[in-house]
Amino acid sequence: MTTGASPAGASLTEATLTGAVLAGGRSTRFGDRDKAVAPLAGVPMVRRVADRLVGADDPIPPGADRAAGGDPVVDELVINCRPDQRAAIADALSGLPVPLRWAVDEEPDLGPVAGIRNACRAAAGEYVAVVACDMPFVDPGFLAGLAADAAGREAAIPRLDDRWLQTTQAVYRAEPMAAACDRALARGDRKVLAPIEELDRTVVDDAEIRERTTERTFTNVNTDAELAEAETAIGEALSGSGSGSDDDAQ
Ligand SMILES: Nc1nc2c(ncn2[C@@H]2O[C@H](COP(=O)(O)OP(=O)(O)OP(=O)(O)O)[C@@H](O)[C@H]2O)c(=O)[nH]1
Repeated sequence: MTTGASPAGASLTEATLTGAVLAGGRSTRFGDRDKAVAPLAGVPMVRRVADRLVGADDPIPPGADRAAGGDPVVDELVINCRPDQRAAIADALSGLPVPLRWAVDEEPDLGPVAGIRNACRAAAGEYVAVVACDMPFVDPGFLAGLAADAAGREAAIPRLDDRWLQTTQAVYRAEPMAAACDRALARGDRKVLAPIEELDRTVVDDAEIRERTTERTFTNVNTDAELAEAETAIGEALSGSGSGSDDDAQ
């Protein structure tokens, strides 16, 4: 494992970065709906994630953890999902300003390791910025920083509270990560930490995360109650009735 600045001479341009949205889970805590396409304040969750990656305009006002609509941080998007999800997700993502590729799980329910592997295999970019479909407040500027950290290495992974590696909001070098996922799955190991252990990686620690963004970027929506909380936060941000702090939803 390595930490700190990118190795001398290494650089990562936007042209080499694929955005990958993971949506192949079963959303069991969400009831009988697929959270990927569940509307959050009127916008399907997967669309909110995609819009942030591609710099699309967003009616929600910008804040400390949110870049306004602007340059895409990725050149293309890969969507990982099961075959039965594809039509609804494609509908939710129509009209995106970057090319869309599909990484459809041939074998569903193998867990996020398989989803990340399939997304890495489908990616045109050398590096892949992986984001779960249920992280609607992902900060694109933070992802761009992770991509810079990953340059010349095989992964850049944030660790919030110095405990939790945020493996579903991280940047991986596509080829070695896919190969490491293959090996983990062949061993029957479905934990995302398993392939990561094999990579030359940098970990972005809690203090660094908080200098760059807020923990809002990692908020994920697993339940109806969490959806309601996210809707409330968005409503407050839109009406200007939030606290105005970095923790406002954007
Ligand atoms: N391809 C694929 N992705 C998965 C699988 N399980 C989870 N994921 C993805 O991994 C990310 C984190 O998973 P969870 O938050 O647990 O989502 P989930 O499994 O849909 O939700 P629960 O069933 O409520 O745990 C999400 O982006 C999921 O879509 C899987 O079996 N295959």
